[in-house]
Amino acid sequence: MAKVLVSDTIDQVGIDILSQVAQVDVKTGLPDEELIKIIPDYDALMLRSGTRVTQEIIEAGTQLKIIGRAGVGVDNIDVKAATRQGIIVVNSPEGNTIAAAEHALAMMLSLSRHIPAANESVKANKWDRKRFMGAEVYKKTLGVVGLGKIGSHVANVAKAMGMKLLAFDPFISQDRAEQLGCTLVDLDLLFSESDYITLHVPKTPETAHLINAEALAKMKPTTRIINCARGGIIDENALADAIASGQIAGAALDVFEEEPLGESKLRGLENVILTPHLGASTAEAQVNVAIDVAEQIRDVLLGLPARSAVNIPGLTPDVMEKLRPYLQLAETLGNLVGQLAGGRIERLTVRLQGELATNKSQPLVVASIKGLLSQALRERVNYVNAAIEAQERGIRVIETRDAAQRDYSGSIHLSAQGSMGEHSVTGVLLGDGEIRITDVDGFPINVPPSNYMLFTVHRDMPGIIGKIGSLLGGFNVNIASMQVGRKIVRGDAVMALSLDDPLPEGLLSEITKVAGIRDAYTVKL
Ligand SMILES: NC(=O)c1ccc[n+]([C@@H]2O[C@H](COP(=O)([O-])OP(=O)(O)OC[C@H]3O[C@@H](n4cnc5c(N)ncnc54)[C@H](O)[C@@H]3O)[C@@H](O)[C@H]2O)c1
Ligand SMILES: O=C(O)[C@H](O)COP(=O)(O)O
Repeated sequence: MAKVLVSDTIDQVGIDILSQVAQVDVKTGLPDEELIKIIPDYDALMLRSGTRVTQEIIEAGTQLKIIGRAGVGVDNIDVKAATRQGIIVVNSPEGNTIAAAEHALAMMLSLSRHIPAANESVKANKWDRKRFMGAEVYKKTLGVVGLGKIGSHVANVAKAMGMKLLAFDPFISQDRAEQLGCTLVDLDLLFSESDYITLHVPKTPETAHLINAEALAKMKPTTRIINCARGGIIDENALADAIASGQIAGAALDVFEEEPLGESKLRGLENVILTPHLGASTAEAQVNVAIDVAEQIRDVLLGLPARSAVNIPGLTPDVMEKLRPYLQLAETLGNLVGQLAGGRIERLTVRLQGELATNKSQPLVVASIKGLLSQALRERVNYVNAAIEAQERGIRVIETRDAAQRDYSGSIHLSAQGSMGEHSVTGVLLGDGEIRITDVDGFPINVPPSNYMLFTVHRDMPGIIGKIGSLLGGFNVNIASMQVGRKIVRGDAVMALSLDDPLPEGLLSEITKVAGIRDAYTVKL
């Protein structure tokens, strides 16, 4: 039975789903050394933001097939290391959207009305009404940085509260922003005009310290900043200085450069609200993310695709369902052309023809690479790491798309250039889903792939086919089917044979000695 390690607290509903297919061990708060020691036993790891999944942990996880993040951010997982090792990383892109947006809105209102400080004061037996004079958000300007799922919900609610909305998001269209009632502006304008600034971007090299001393200097003394996105988007020291000096009015932070928050000047400031990364901590969100991620882990352990894999671009279950037969075709052709080319491959050209010539067919390119590398890497290569493995081996992958339909509605043509020359293959699917190889090195044929195959390039002349048949018969190799493809009579031709048995050692060199045979290749598919 598969084994799943759950290394952060997740809702029981997730454990119940995983238990349908695996032994589930919940071990939270493990130090790195302990995790490295036990991870080799596990097929899957499920976590939240509490576990840092380093390259070392991933490399120790020799059985790992999937890492599931019960939440959005995967910045605590070394996704690159997981990808290289062929481990699928999944998350729950929407499960905690509302929870995080509501936390940001709660922070904005709490800041405006001094709710945490007023609460503390009353509990300390005081009745100080003057000290807690607040500000309304109605008719104030809210600057939303990052108009994705969470930013959009915040914008919607803020609009209903009568706020004016500015937004900065270089990847969002004007139309989408307008739909949300936001005016798209540049960052400088958002900084200088906003009364409230709320951050909803991922932490990337571009967003690291997006709010720094320079940015803070552009803001109004009444500006309040809310960060429920990621620590490190704000330079915390610069923020504390700006609040202490009255350059801006305050801040509410749920996330920090270092978590748990260590020594910080922010703790001593009255106009600062701090929460311990609670954005996703609602009962509803935790049920959502636990179900979302546990189901994906269960599916992957059962050999099914994951719906939100962050490191298999484009291969959603919908796409998978539609492309499934073609994925098999691409993989078979990749495997075939890799074996024909032999040696070190330098370049793979993938041409998607007819109905396959769409952007949605990108996974077919990955499947072709997977097939190409399968002889060298066997089960180590998968949809996750195929592209990165090709890149690291110096294989240049060229994709071309040609919407013109030839004899079939869609076909895949691969050509591999390597240290031993260039070879090409084309394949199609028949109406019943059967794969046909329709071209080898430019010679038209029509053969189904089979476990053991022999291809020859020879002169089209009488007697050759008989000689090959006798040679194979002499070694007790049974021929299941045979086809010859030629461009002109008595020119060069290609022969493709499907064999019931593998070619015995030495027979290939015997075949190449037959007069008229230019080249011969054995292939195992
Ligand atoms: N505090 C919490 O507990 C909590 C909970 C959930 C999510 N989050 C965090 O909230 C953030 C947003 O999550 P989401 O689900 O809305 O993600 P999302 O992917 O839907 O939205 C992110 C948006 O940021 C934009 N963006 C990317 N780079 C940008 C840049 N350089 N400048 C401006 N915009 C940029 C993207 O175009 C996108 O629209 C993430 O960092 C996520 O990890 C935190
Ligand atoms: O990215 C996320 O989903 C949030 O940061 C939530 O983190 P958590 O699962 O540790 O609460």
